[in-house]
Formats: sequence, structure tokens, C-alpha cells
Amino acid sequence: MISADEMAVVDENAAALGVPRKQLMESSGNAVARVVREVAAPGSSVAILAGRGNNGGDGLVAARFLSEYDVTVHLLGRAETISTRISRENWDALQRADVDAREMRDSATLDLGSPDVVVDAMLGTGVTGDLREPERSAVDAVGETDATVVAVDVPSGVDVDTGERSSPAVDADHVVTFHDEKPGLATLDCHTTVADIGIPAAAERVVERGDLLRVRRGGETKGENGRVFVVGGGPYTGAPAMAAQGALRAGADLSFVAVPDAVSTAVQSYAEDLIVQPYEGDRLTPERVPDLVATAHDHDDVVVLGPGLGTAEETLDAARQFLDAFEGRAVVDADALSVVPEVDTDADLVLTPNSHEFVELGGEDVEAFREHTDAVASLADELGHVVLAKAKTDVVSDGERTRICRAGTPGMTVGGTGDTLAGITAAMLATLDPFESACVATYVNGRAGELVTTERAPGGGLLASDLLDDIPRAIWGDDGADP
Ligand SMILES: NC(=O)C1=CN([C@@H]2O[C@H](COP(=O)(O)OP(=O)(O)OC[C@H]3O[C@@H](n4cnc5c(N)ncnc54)[C@H](O)[C@@H]3O)[C@@H](O)[C@H]2O)[C@H](O)CC1
Ligand SMILES: [K+]
Repeated sequence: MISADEMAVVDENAAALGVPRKQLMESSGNAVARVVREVAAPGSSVAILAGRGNNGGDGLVAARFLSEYDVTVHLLGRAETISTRISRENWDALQRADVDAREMRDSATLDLGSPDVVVDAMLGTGVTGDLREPERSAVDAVGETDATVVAVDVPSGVDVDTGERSSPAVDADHVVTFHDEKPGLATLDCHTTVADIGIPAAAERVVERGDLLRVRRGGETKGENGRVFVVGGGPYTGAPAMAAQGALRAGADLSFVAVPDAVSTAVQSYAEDLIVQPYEGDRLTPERVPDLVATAHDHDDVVVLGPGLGTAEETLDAARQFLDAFEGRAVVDADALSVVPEVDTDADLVLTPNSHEFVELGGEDVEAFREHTDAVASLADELGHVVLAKAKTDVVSDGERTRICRAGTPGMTVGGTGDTLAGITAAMLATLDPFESACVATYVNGRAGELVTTERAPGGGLLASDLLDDIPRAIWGDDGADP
């Protein structure tokens, strides 16, 4: 089962992996034609109703695969209004192929005649709101025929996730859907075919740019896009500052940094955007913990615990006590990781170990990558938290789902790239579940590294702080469009 949103992610990941949508559309159209052949003998009349999006494009492709039938294509609208490039290319190809393909300029002129088969390629997963004209009238016209109705992907007017029908909606005899079953189709009383359209399995396993489609904007009120609370610093000052800035660059509204007052001026001096909250001392100690936990709970903050804390015994005690008491969402990184196996926390954690920390956490040290992914899954399962195991190829697992991410460049082995990753993960945790947050964040951090490397440090010398500037572009691209 796959939802429409998830399908869009997989589809874009397939394109990123070198299988562009136009290729998938060719398979989709072919699959539709195969079902038409199952329901009607050659020579039968087939009316293909094509909308102006990619669902329509599938119908246009199907027309090319049905040369032994009497095919008429009805485009719902003018060719200039076709909304995607690949559908337009397929429309143009039909024109040159001398297929009977008509533009329906006004809904009153739609005359389907009495075809043996209607292919409903009007609306697929891209439908929004109640049906508008001319689709509305076209759906009614389909209902008035005695034809066998073959719907492409989903009957037009039916919500592919819920099965909810708009009024009107197509009553299909057959649905040809793509790649995987869809929850909404299971509720319909019709024959469903799931067609393999050649999406590589890696499009679901590898985190790629399609995963950016998950990134959400919470809203217009300050804080709705996340408040991140970094508990770090003491012996080190750069790490907490970098994590906090990474969170802001990844879209969090506010980044607070709780640090010992001995280093608070230094941390603040790195970036005026940070809200530094000093506590007394020169490192984190257990007596600070109740206040820190209360602050995080009060504001429903996403916590980053670890960057720059150091390994003093009382600091690790404090980290242990923090996790015992905290009940929200947190990223645990660096020195704080070592205490995780010893605590029984109610918090939802994303753990971000490097290969050394992975073994310290109890992960199995194995050579083969396949075995390593299994080891990450086992550790996540054992600990009950999401593990993001950092390496050349990152592995993310919650024990059940395991994905890998290859984004990044060799230059990212420099210190501090883990801090930006922790911050980005925290920003994502404000609106996404822990597993998705870790997946998206590892891609974004790696992608930012690629941008910096290509444009500013092709020969080497990348700094983790360079990544900060490029995180927004890694998520939202150059034009600021939705990812
Ligand atoms: N990997 C895949 O799953 C593939 C799927 N393919 C097919 O592509 C469609 C989804 O295509 P998309 O262009 O995103 O959307 P639609 O064609 O479903 O709809 C867009 C189209 O419809 C108009 N529209 C939207 N809402 C309404 C409305 N309420 N009333 C009237 N018109 C509406 C909008 O203006 C656009 O013109 C998927 O279902 C598959 O069939 C590809 O083949 C690639 C692989
Ligand atoms: K359809």
C-alpha cells in the first residue's frame, strides 16, 4: 500500500536515480493498453478521455499502444492548456502519428458516441477539490455510456488515499494503478490491476531529492515551524552554535542554546540569530537538569543534546538525568550518545552516531555494507529509537524501516558536519516523524556539502560552517519553490 504523497516522493526519487517520469509514463500507458486488450477484442471502439495533467498523459501514451483498435482521444481542453511538458510531448506525438485526437473546447461539445471501452485518463493523484468543468460534464458523459470503463491510476473524482468520491465521480469497471496498491482503491467495487512501471526498488530505499517533498512549513505564527533547544557546550563552543544555526537554516523559527555562562559570550558572538540562555558554571552538571527539562517541556521544544558537552563524569550524569526526565523529541549526538543505552526514556530520540560512536552504542562492527545496514536496524530495534549511522553512505533505521543516503562529498569528513546535521534533524523533527526527519536531514546536510564543494571548495578545504549558508538552497532550491 502506498499513499499519494509517498508515491510522489518515490516518483521523484526514481527520476533522481536516472529513470525520469516520461519513461514511467511510457510504461503506465502500455499497462493501460494491456488491460484494454483484456476487456475488448481488436477492432472495438475505444474512447480515451485525457485530462491536462500526467494522468491524461498516460491515456495519450495508451493510444499509441492500441493501433489495432478504433481509438478516439478526447483531450479535455485546448492543447495549449496541457499542464506538463511530458504530456504535451505525448500530445504532439499523437498529432504526428495521425491518431484521431480531438481537443474539447467546451464541455457541451463532448460527444462520446457509443464506444465499447472508455479509458478514464482525466484525473489521477493531482486532483484538488471538487471537480470543475469540463471534467464534471465529462464524468457525467462517461456514466451515460454502456461502455466498459478502464480508469487510469484511480477513477476520476475518487480520492486515492481514502476512496472518498466527489460528486460526480467515475464508476469504473477496471482500474490500472501503478507501482503499488493504493488504500482508496481497496474500498471500491471494481477490478484493480497493479502495474509495475519500472520504478527501481532503490527509489524507496535510497533517500534522494524526492524526500524533500516531505518538508513542511508549519505556519505563519512564530514557533509553528519549530523551536529548537540546544543543550551543549562547555569545553567546546563551536559545536552547539553550529547545531543551533543549522536548525535555523533548515527552517526552524527559533534556536535557543543553553550553555554554561563561562562560554555564553563566545557562543553568542558566533551568531546574533541565536538566543543564548546561560546557566552558572563551566560545564553541564546535574543540578541544571530540572530547569532545562522544564524549559524544553514548557515550550514543546525539539532538543539537541550533546554538541560540545565533553565527557566529564558529572556532565554525562546530567545527560543521563536529562533523558530520564525528558518526554519530548530530541536529537542525541556526540558525547551524550554514550549514556543512551543506560537510560529508559519516554522521549522520542534520533541518535546520530559516527562509526566509532555506533560501536560504543552497542552496534555491531561489520565490513560488508549489507551487514552494516542490518546492524543499524538491529541497534535501532534494540534501543527503541531512530539511529542515523553517519558514514560515507549514511544508514537510517527505526528497526522496521531502513534507508540509505549517499548525498555528500569526501570533504565532509571535516569536523563539525555532524553538528549541522544534528541541527537540521531537530528542525525537521518539529514537523515530521523521527524516521522521516533523520532521512530528510541526512540528505539535506549531504546536499549542502555537495553545493559548497562544487561552487566554493572543489579541490578541498570545505568547512562545516560553510554548509550553513547552503542549507536553504539544499532544501528549497534556487527559486524558493516548494521542494
Ligand atoms: N509514478 C507515478 O505514479 C506515475 C504517475 N503518472 C500519472 O500521473 C498522474 C498524476 O499526474 P498529475 O499531473 O500530478 O495530476 P493529474 O493528471 O491527476 O491532475 C492534474 C490536472 O488536473 C487538473 N485538476 C486538478 N484538480 C481538478 C479538479 N478538481 N477539477 C478539474 N480539474 C482538476 C489540473 O489543473 C491539472 O491539469 C498519476 O495519477 C498517474 O496517472 C505518470 O504516468 C508517471 C508515473
Ligand atoms: K483517472
